[in-house]
Amino acid sequence: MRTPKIPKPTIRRLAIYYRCLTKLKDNGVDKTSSKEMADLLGIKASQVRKDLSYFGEFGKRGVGYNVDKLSFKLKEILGLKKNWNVAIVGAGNLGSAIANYAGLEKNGFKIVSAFDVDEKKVGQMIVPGVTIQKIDDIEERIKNNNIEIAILTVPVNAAQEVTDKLINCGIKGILNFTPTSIYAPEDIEVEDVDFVISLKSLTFEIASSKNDL
Ligand SMILES: NC(=O)c1ccc[n+]([C@@H]2O[C@H](COP(=O)([O-])OP(=O)(O)OC[C@H]3O[C@@H](n4cnc5c(N)ncnc54)[C@H](O)[C@@H]3O)[C@@H](O)[C@H]2O)c1
Repeated sequence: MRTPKIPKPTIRRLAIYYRCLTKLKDNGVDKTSSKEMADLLGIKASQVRKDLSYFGEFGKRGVGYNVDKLSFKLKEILGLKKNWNVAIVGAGNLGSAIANYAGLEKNGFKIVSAFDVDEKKVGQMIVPGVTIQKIDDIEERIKNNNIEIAILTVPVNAAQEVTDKLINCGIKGILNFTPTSIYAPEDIEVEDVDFVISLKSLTFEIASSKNDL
């Protein structure tokens, strides 16, 4: 259940705060402050306080935050108290690379299925224990394996057609890596990831600092 007025950049930063707190915890730190977290992340302490304030009071003025408690709270807010079953749709270069990223399982995201249209790929293992399935079987498999998240890594021209299939399967969220906007009903969450957009943001920063735009 998400409070609608929370801005997307805040939600992204919450995930970054959670990662930062996990690191502090691993280093045996049990108290922190918005200033310490902000310094570690290269942002302003007021930003940390503002982002956290959407969810109530966490720390005490002058005392700071209990790392364990804040981390637990953020875990809850971010929906990470459970593990998520994830499907890769489009088991090509990117889909396979993502499926094999060890950080997914560490963070509670389990790749349980993969789908492709290419008969040569069907039947091969994408990760140990997960065989690539025919895209035609997607509906049955998504429903039977309690898969709530799909990672979309098909060619751009197949993006919407495959999205429509996912909508019919009752998927709850789509992480869209295709370089296009996909359309889904409001009750299905869509997140776009595109490193070329990030590169363009980087080149903007480089160009504007050089040319003083
Ligand atoms: N977001 C990013 O930062 C980023 C980075 C690299 C690539 N991409 C995009 O990711 C997508 C995949 O790139 P790639 O390099 O892995 O391509 P790829 O060709 O290696 O993989 C695409 C896979 O999708 C399969 N496929 C095609 N149509 C399908 C369908 N209807 N249903 C199911 N599977 C289908 C293909 O058989 C293939 O295995 C592309 O859209 C690409 O533009 C995004």
